[in-house]
Amino acid sequence: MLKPKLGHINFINCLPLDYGLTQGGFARGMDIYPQVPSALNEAIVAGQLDISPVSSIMYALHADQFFLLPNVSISAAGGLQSILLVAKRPIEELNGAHIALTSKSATSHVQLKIVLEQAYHLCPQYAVSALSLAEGVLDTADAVLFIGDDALHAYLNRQDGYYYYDMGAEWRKLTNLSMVYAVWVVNRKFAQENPALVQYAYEQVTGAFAYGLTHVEEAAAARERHAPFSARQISDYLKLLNYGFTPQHEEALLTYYRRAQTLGLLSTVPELRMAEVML
Ligand SMILES: C=C(O[C@@H]1C=C(C(=O)O)C=C[C@H]1O)C(=O)O
Repeated sequence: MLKPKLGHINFINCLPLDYGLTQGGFARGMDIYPQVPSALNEAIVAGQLDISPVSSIMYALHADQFFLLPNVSISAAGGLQSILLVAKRPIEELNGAHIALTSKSATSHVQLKIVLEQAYHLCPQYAVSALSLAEGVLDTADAVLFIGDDALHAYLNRQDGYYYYDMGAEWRKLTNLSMVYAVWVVNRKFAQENPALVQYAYEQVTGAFAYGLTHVEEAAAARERHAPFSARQISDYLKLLNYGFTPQHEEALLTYYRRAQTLGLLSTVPELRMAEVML
């Protein structure tokens, strides 16, 4: 039987889903491909995956190729610790600065550009970089944007002499809205040819989330053994995220797209077209 090829973000932000897939048994009947977001973005655009979480900006850039999976996202109402700008000087002094952007992301690159231009009226120079703090990214850049576990690690181990800016908190200050970082997309061709498999994958993903979110403490305790974070740090972090996709999330996402368009980072604001599944 054909199995849906499902992308999976291998960051702690997806621990509830991960726990549901692995411990709750919801991975059954699917082939799962764990990767960093930018790799998933590329893989589903290339048709190598059928369904995947992607950077939310990717849906807007390729809306004619995808449907959105209803009811799931990775979002935060404000500060979240894992979308983090680390700077050698205060943010107000970053005009013309060299800013390194993590190569694992896409959404946060645009979010940062919006915040720096619209809240701080700055015009820095950006370059994508795969380097970490330990590898000396700040030897050549004035600031660096991290996401996911790298950001969480930098946030939980803040060092004197650097300035730290939680971009979720900055976004909230600017827009008074939540931010939708990732959405789940379905390749349109796959959806048209395999509606029953889309329905199945939707039920497995939402079932896995529901299972994981009722077992967060166990999931955090299990992950503690393989991560440079304590169970408490993990569960405190996960409380800052939410995984729904309500009309409020849709409005926040469209606002993000409109602001990206204003900056010339997006040519059109797409309609949010959902995959047809029974909820
Ligand atoms: C909250 C996060 O959400 C994410 C941010 C993404 C991006 O910036 O492109 C993509 C997927 C998610 O992992 C995070 O990674 O910290």
